[in-house]
Amino acid sequence: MLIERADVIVSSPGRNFVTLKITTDDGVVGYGDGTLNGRELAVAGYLTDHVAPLLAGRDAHAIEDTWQYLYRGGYWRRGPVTMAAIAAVDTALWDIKAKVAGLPLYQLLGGASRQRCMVYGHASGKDIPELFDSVREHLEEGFRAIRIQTGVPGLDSVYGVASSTAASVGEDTRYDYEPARRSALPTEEAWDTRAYLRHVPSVFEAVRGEFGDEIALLHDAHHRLTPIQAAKLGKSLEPYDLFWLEDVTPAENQEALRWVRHHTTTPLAIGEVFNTIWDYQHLISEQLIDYVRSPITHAGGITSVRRILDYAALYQVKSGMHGPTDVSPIGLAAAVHLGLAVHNFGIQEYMVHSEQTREVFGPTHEFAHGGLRPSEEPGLGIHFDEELAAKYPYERAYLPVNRLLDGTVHDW
Ligand SMILES: O=C(O)[C@@H](O)[C@@H](O)[C@H](O)[C@H](O)CO
Repeated sequence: MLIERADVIVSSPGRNFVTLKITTDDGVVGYGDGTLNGRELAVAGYLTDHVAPLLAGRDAHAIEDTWQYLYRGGYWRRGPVTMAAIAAVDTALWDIKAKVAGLPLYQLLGGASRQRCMVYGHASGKDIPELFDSVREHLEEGFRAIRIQTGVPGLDSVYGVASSTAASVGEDTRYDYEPARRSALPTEEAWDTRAYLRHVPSVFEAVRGEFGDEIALLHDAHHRLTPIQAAKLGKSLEPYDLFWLEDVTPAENQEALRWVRHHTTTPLAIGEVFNTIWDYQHLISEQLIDYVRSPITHAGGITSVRRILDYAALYQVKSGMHGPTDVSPIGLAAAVHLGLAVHNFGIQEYMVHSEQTREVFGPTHEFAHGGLRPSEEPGLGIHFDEELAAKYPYERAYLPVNRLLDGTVHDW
């Protein structure tokens, strides 16, 4: 079975997505996600101009060989654009292989290791009453693990707080945060680390006081702290028993996590901006983290994320794949199949996509009892509606830029 063609579809049903459609010579179609928030057209161009011409005529079943061909064969390695493009190809080929086998993808990855993949949703609020409301809403929907993000007194707009942005995508995602704004230039936000560090522990104290100890709580510091600030935050949150504290320091300096680790027993998660196993090599072998965050969409696809997770399993490090709405329902479906199969699954991030997005992608995975489970249909379980997708052309959008109160550009 040979690959006949590969087509790139950029569409914006609620937000921008990059989808790769691979068609084989006997008419089997597979889909992959290559969405890179705010830099979508770079991946689309990489795929259209440099990858699609290489795929025609290749054996559609030779997934590992195609992965190595695109990774090693390109000479210029790694990086989010390259690895998102490889991910799109890899995911589409797995979709095809599973469809040909007549099996849901997770069966090809070893079969189910659990009944469903526990997910966490995003609760947020500019203040405590609004946050409680959001947590309650998530509990009513059946979430058992919830990420907590709040406004900080004195700051107008804070990462992760839905009400602080005009970019949210619909009533059904009232508390879900979509940071990319459709605009010609990025918006700018102001940040004050000391105000944040003073405020966050009191928020977790309030949430535990109101909702008790059972619910799993998570928090994302979004790469904004120095090692010593991160260590302080981890220590101050210990009484509230977090499931994880995410992205405490900028991801480039991995040594920073050694300092954080030595000061706190709060579990650490990192990696949504990593894209290869090499980014995790020392963090995992030296047991400096507890969860790996790479999504299939940004880290080279199912083939390479599986490799990262198998390596992580040697050190009791678990999966915690990135799953905001900028990972398309294809990327999410792939994550749920892989998460169901691997032994060291930890948790899956789950932001509910907008109605428009769901109509275009037609995902079939099911949310119940606080977790996601793929459908039993062959492949990924995606019904992509190309005609509908064509009605939503790309719209320029950027993630925000962050500045300290004195105007210095800071990590966002
Ligand atoms: O944990 C997360 O989901 C995030 O950090 C994302 O919301 C991230 O900000 C976006 O994916 C950026 O596109």
